[in-house]
Amino acid sequence: MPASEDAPVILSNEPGSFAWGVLAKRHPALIEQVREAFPCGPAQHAALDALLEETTHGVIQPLAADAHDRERWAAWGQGHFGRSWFDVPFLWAESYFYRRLLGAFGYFEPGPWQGVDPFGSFKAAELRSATVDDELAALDDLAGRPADVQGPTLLAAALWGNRADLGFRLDSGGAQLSTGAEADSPVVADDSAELWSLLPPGGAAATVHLVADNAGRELIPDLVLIDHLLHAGRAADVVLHVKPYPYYVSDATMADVIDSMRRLAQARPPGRAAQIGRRLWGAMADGRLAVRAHEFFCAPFPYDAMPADLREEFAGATVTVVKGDLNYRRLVGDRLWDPTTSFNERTAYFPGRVAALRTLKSDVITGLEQDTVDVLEATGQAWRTSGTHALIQVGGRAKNA
Ligand SMILES: O=P(O)(O)OC[C@H]1O[C@](O)(CO)[C@@H](O)[C@@H]1O
Repeated sequence: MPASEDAPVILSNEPGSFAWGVLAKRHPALIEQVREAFPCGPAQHAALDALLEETTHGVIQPLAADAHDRERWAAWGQGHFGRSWFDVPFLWAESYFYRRLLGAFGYFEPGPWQGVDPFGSFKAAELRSATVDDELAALDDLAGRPADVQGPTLLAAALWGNRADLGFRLDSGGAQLSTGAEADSPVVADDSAELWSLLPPGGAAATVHLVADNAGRELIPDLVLIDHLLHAGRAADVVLHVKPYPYYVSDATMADVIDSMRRLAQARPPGRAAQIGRRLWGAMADGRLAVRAHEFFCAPFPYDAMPADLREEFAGATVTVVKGDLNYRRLVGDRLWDPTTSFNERTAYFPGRVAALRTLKSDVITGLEQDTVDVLEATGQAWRTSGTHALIQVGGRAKNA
């Protein structure tokens, strides 16, 4: 695979490929799940039927003439309308699919379904689960441990939370980050020491931006990590970026931030989790924690196309932590890179330091050592896409300045 800008943009038109499977199988299944989760009316069913037919056998249609964002998507989709969904960039097709699914559901139209999250019931079930109770209770054990254990454990929890698998427990594999020395480590790149070095306790007033990914069992450890950074004096301010509308099934919106903060604050029995929830509540009140929902987070483009206002925001950060697989694809570009392609070079356009925390759930990967790639390939496993492996990589502009 080429390492240069010539690396092919990922399309979905190769049967059997990961991207093809998402469009051909995952999206139709998702349409059915939404139908089953809600008492949809005839107009919604008809719109969902039409979307299913269009995405599997038809060509890409523009938004309806009266859609509030028709112009924006007309510009974003130039050259794609009228083509098969499988023949346009995978990143674009997935993003537009979620916009269209919300449209078919009635999310944007004035009426009773306006603002109803089609993925809300999945998110709520996850947040209510007893597993979350157990994981929150595990925070009590962690509270008594030294700071040099707490920080790395909470970072690992935020990392593995991307697999929707909280890792607060000290006895879980997720509590450790490998040094990268073990051949069979599930952590394929670990720049966590560099990340911590950017945020010394009691150091100069650091501002951390965290670009969230999934709600529920990922957002909770993200919020706990944010609390740790503020409480341990590693950050003076944190800006949390979420999606302006439901996206990629479980991506966090402001409503999900509120639900997760309540879940923490109302944890029973009221131990460490509740304390963290109350502290975050306070941090929101005094402005040390702010939430933003820029429209670009639902745009179908890599981050090198970010608008000037977002660029300016990230330029002011000590470090921007970017969570999850989709954000990684957008950060380095959704291309079939050679895995040894330099992560630093791929992120040199970023307006400040950036740290990616991600479990691997798509074909995109950069910044690996050749030895690591050889070991991973020799396993014969789907290490790029199965979510069993993870990475922490630090790059961005200042690194190369
Ligand atoms: O929630 P995450 O970590 O961004 O993962 C989303 C990933 O799921 C998929 O939508 C389908 O697997 C990928 O295309 C995408 O990168």
